[in-house]
Amino acid sequence: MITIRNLIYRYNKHTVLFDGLNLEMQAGKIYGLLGKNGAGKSTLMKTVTGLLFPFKGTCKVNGLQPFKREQGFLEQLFFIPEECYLPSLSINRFLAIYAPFYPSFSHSAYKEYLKEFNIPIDGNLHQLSFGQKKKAFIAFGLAANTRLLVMDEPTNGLDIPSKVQFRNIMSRASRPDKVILLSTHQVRDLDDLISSVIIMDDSRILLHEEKDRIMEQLSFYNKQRHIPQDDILYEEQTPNGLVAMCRNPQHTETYIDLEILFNATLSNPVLINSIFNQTKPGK
Ligand SMILES: Nc1ncnc2c1ncn2[C@@H]1O[C@H](COP(=O)(O)OP(=O)(O)OP(=O)(O)O)[C@@H](O)[C@H]1O
Repeated sequence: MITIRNLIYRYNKHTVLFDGLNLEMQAGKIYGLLGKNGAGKSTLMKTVTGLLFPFKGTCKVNGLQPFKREQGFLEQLFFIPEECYLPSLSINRFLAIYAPFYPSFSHSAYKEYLKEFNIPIDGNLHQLSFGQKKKAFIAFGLAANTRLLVMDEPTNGLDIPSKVQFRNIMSRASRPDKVILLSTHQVRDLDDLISSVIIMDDSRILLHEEKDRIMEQLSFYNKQRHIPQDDILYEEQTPNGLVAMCRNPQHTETYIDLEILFNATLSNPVLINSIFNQTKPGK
């Protein structure tokens, strides 16, 4: 549904940011985009949402080129940036003005999400705190029912109960014809939600794998247990002790530690990719 081919993007003549980026995302999935500061996540999200123009190469969403900003594209896109600046309107007025732009907008779902986030429907947007504004906008974005939903750091600014509410709401947001792309530094906030992991560094995609395949090929253990040295791909001292990421020849199901996977991939992307390439279907 999203196809990026040989994408070249540069902010200025001297710095090429994406130098032939390729990426595919399919409907029905929730993609978690992980990367350090400056890795290129926001630039990728802005390209996919049509806020930046590719210098060369193509980016297509459902066959349309985002930068053309055609109606058929815009009415199926909702982008929630990290910081939401909302107009000084009542929630009802905001709804009356902006909901008609989205043909599949669900007023009942919007009310339900607001209720779940404890935001009064008869309130004013300018009277809400930063976190409440963000929740009101997330509720609107989900109720818009677009085929592409992009969220930049959605849990930033949310308190602990709101993060739980967010996860509950998001777990019902997936649809077979919808792509959800989330970027985050707070991997533990979103790790249960995402179905596919994209790790970026230095404007390149280092790893792009389904969580099911990660679970099949890798296992994560606290190193109190005995693990054959040859199976260990990466290990790291954490506050809870030494954690090891290992080959998983027996396909034992363990909890995926996304932080460890992220650090392991950044430290040796070739090795981590080789694990998946050796076992690609058809090999
Ligand atoms: N408007 C701009 N002009 C020039 N360079 C830019 C501009 N915006 C971003 N960059 C550069 O592009 C690179 C990627 O930035 P980007 O904002 O995409 O990273 P990010 O992964 O979203 O980072 P963060 O996690 O800090 O939000 C960085 O090196 C950044 O300095």
